[in-house]
Amino acid sequence: MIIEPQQIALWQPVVDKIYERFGVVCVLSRYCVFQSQATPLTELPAKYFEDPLQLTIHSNHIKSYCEAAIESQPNHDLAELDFQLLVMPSKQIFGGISWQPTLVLTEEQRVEFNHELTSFIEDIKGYICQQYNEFIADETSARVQLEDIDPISVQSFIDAHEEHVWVKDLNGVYLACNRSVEKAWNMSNSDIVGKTDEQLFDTRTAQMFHETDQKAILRGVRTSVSECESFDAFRNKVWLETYKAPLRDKQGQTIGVIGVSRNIAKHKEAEEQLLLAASVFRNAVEGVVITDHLGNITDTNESFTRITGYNKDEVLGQNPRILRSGRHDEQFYKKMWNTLIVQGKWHGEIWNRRKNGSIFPQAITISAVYGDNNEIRYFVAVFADISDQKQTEEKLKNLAYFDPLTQLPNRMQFLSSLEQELNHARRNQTKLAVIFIDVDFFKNINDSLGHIIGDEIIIELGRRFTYTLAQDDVLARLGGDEFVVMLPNVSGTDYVSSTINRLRSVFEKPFLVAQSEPVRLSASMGVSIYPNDADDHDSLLLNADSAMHRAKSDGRNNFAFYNESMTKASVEQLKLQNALHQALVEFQFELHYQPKICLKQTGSLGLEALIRWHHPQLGQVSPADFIPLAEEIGLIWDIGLWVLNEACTQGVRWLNSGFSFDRISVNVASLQLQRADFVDEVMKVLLNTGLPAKHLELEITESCMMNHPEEIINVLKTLGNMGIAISIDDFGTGYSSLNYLKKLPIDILKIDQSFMRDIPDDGNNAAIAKAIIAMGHAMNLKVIAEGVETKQQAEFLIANGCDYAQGYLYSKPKSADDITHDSSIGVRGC
Ligand SMILES: Nc1nc2c(ncn2[C@@H]2O[C@@H]3COP(=O)(O)O[C@H]4[C@@H](O)[C@H](n5cnc6c(=O)[nH]c(N)nc65)O[C@@H]4COP(=O)(O)O[C@H]3[C@H]2O)c(=O)[nH]1
Repeated sequence: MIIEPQQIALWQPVVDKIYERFGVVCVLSRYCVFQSQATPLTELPAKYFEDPLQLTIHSNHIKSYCEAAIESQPNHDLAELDFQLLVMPSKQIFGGISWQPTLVLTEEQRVEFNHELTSFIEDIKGYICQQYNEFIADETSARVQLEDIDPISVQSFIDAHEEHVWVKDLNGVYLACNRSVEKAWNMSNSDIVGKTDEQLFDTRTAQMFHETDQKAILRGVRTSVSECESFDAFRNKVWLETYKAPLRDKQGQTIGVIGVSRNIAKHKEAEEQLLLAASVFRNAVEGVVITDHLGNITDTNESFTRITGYNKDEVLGQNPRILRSGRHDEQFYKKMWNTLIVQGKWHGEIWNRRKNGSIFPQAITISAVYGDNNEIRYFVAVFADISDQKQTEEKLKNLAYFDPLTQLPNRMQFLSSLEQELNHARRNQTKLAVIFIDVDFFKNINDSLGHIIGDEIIIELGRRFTYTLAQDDVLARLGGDEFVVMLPNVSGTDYVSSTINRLRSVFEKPFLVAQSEPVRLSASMGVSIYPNDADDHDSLLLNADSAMHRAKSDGRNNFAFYNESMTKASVEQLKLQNALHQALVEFQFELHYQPKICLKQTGSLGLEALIRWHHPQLGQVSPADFIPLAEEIGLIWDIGLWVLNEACTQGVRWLNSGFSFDRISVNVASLQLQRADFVDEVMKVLLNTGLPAKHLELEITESCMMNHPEEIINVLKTLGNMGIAISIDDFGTGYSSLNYLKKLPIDILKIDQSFMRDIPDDGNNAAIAKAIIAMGHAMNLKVIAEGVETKQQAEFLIANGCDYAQGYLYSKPKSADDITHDSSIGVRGC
């Protein structure tokens, strides 16, 4: 049975009845699928459009079934298939039982629907035939009855309708119209009836009306002729939809045309909403997937394709399960579905797999869409690809827990790992070691070679440490040149020592850096052990740090195991630090002076100013203890200035009192020299005190040259040009670069007192001292030896041509008063 388009209007009541009885939607598939999808669908009553999405989806299904059928059976009679395909049952008819139409290829190679549907269709077929017959019979009897109806009753019948209703004969003369028409056209019934459109309207309108009358008459069926926006009597905007149908006499001859216009504003509004929704769906940046209540995909948007890589056609009818990444277990999905069914909504993050196999995270909201009977009809999932967001989160996490330079764990991450391992150690009563590593003099690398090279070395160091450690050991960078290692589950100190040896061995090979000589480094390491030295992570780290400082003060390139006295030492250090700040304010410092003796003639060359600190409680504190601390805490600049000022003031005092001396030497710390205003400050002091520059000598240590040597050379040159003498203190103990030495405007080399020890018995020291004297002279410098305590040492120095000496043999450092009154100190230049 094939329904022709002309018969659609005729069939309308039949379709309606089928809908009422079976709750099915009859779609004239032959036309909607193979000819024009739109035409037959718009012919259906409005109720079929209540859920147009469903209708569309169904029509898609039909299309794919038909295509499948055609493909599998090219010679199959499509007309036969036609009917089967145009029946789309709604769920209710199966009492909510889920029903999935499937095509079955029978033994006779026929394409059929599954049994359930086939019998259902047979059922409908029978019913439709019966309805059709009844309809034809009803229609015939209705026509007969209509003839008997009083025309006045027909008028009141049409007047009862809000729609505009009018009737014209074949000549276009109005036979009747209802009140709505009168109102809308603002004319009375008598003005209209008996007139033609030409008499009532302008020519263009009349012509248009006439044309549409003809269209309906020619087609012989009810025909939609226009949809237009207009205004009602109250100037409200309305949408009018006009249908025209031929008017037939008893013999079935067309004798005129009936017109009906109705306000479809609501329908338009819905259509508008629908268009809007469709546009949102199409253009959403988020991927959208719609599934039926069974979870079969019925639609997707373009973003879905962009994000997942799947085209719509590839996924239609599939379950979204195809996107699963395997990252979530069944429990996860179970929970998700439970929430979805119970609450109607689920929101969360899911890792899914794209078509190309890559896995990506998505933030997704799935909502259930309910039908009139509160049953779930669809699921709509809206999701966004949050790969970028996840990456940023990961980066932030990385920044929070990992050192960006070496990619090693940072302090935070280390402490958390340490905490975990400590818990483990507590439970299992095992031991754990923390090794604190600090690279010796690393600041000098940064200062002299720059931070980029410094960073390269740190990265390389991290790499080297990593290679030496076992898999379970944890290496972290705490910052700067500080690293820390945790050794979980250590059996004893032997294991720790062997690890330390391995860690130290990484320094055996020099670090090769661009555009510079290979750099040799060493490190100081400190160890603390759980449970012996501390039982919480902070204390373990602190104690390993204290041990490292001990290793450092023991001469660097060393390691030390923590002991309790170290904690005491750090406490002392802290006390000292606080006291040092007070010392300057409370004038607790004093200068002592030690004469420098001329070995070639009798007399003194000058005096070295040495700071003394007498603290009211701590007593006398050695400069060897507090000067390095002052350097560390940044007080050295203020202290240094105080010393310079004091020494120059005393020098002027002596000169004014007739106490002559060649030069007063003042120790200058490396950090002082690095200050840009150092030269200015020295000039200021000389100006303020009035000491002639030729009476001042500045003692700098070799290590000063390690940082920015070129700049230091310039500073020293300026000072030298002012007439100030420069001497190199502790010569031979540090960074001896002859290359720089020869460029320096220095006057004197000072042999470090460590080389004076046991001279002349100590062959090595004697050889070094001799070499320094010879080298100094070769460079046209004077040489002074410090720490001379014995006559033998003095004789050795004289025998080897040393110029000056300083030491207890001649005089201990003394107060200015004592120096002034010590007649043994015959001060004169030599
Ligand atoms: N065993 C022995 N020692 C001798 C002998 N002759 C002198 N000394 C000591 O050796 C140190 C020489 O000073 P330094 O090498 O510049 O070493 C100095 C210097 O580096 C630093 N220092 C002292 N005063 C100042 C200062 O005003 N500024 C700066 N920046 N550093 C200072 O503190 C260090 C220690 O100073 P002091 O304790 O005064 O120690 C002085 C001095 O008292 C001797 O025959 N035998």
